[in-house]
Amino acid sequence: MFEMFPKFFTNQFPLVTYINGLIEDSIINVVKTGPVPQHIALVMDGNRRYAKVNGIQLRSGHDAGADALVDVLGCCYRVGVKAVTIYAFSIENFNRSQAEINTLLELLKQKLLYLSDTSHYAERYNVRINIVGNKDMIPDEFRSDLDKVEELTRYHTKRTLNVCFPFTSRDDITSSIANVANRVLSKELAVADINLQQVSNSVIDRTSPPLDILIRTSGHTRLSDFLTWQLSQNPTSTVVFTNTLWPNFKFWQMMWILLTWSYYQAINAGEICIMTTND
Ligand SMILES: CC(C)=CCC/C(C)=C/CC/C(C)=C/COP(=O)(O)OP(=O)(O)O
Repeated sequence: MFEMFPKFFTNQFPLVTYINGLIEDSIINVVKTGPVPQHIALVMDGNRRYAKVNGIQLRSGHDAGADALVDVLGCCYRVGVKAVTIYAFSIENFNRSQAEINTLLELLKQKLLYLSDTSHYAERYNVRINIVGNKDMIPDEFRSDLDKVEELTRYHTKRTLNVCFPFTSRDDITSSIANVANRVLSKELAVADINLQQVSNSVIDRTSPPLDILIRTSGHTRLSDFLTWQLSQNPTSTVVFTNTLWPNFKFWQMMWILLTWSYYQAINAGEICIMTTND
């Protein structure tokens, strides 16, 4: 569903690519006429199942997932989303086999270097890439490349990509509390002054707009310890669970969610809302 022209046609015939581009531009212009979310979070689930269903290597499933991410980021930034936060690597992912961890980390590094390259996303969309999470857990051999990604994009101010790696919300909230405790120890803050705002100021992506939509693909209807603080902070956040496996999640799936969200804003503002979509 939702594939206007199969990849075969868009790869083979330039005219089909051109028409596809025109249709996409028109849909984007339609979406822009309604309210547009300012901040979207993605739990990109289903890469391994995609590999299994399509009879390909696990690594190719993750590759397809990374390609889908590049497409989806383009959609978000084109409609005017200011910040995208992705669950790139959960602390729990360190429990996978060493071979899979290496595959994931290498892919993450390569894709982030690609995105931060000035000739690609960084310049086109003016995106600043922030690596957020428990940086102490990042293996040494990846640190310099990830620092480079942040350095290359630090002067971009229009849009943000927060890459949560390695991350869980409980870990994020725990470090935030430790941060507040250290400020109390150094007498910068009195115990009586500790409040929600002080903790909020230390959790990740505090500079991004409030979280509007969290999307989880592949049919699992749980949050898996992702952005629980941020979801509670915005009473109108929408959580979307879709059955589509992440590598199949592309332009049309994203546009459908954005249009539905626009409609929900009109009828349902004022409470956290859960939406589900099928393939
Ligand atoms: C640039 C950049 C940040 C690239 C990201 C690449 C990417 C898509 C990472 C997500 C990895 C991941 C653990 C996906 C979950 O699917 P799964 O492996 O748990 O699959 P399953 O749900 O079918 O088991």
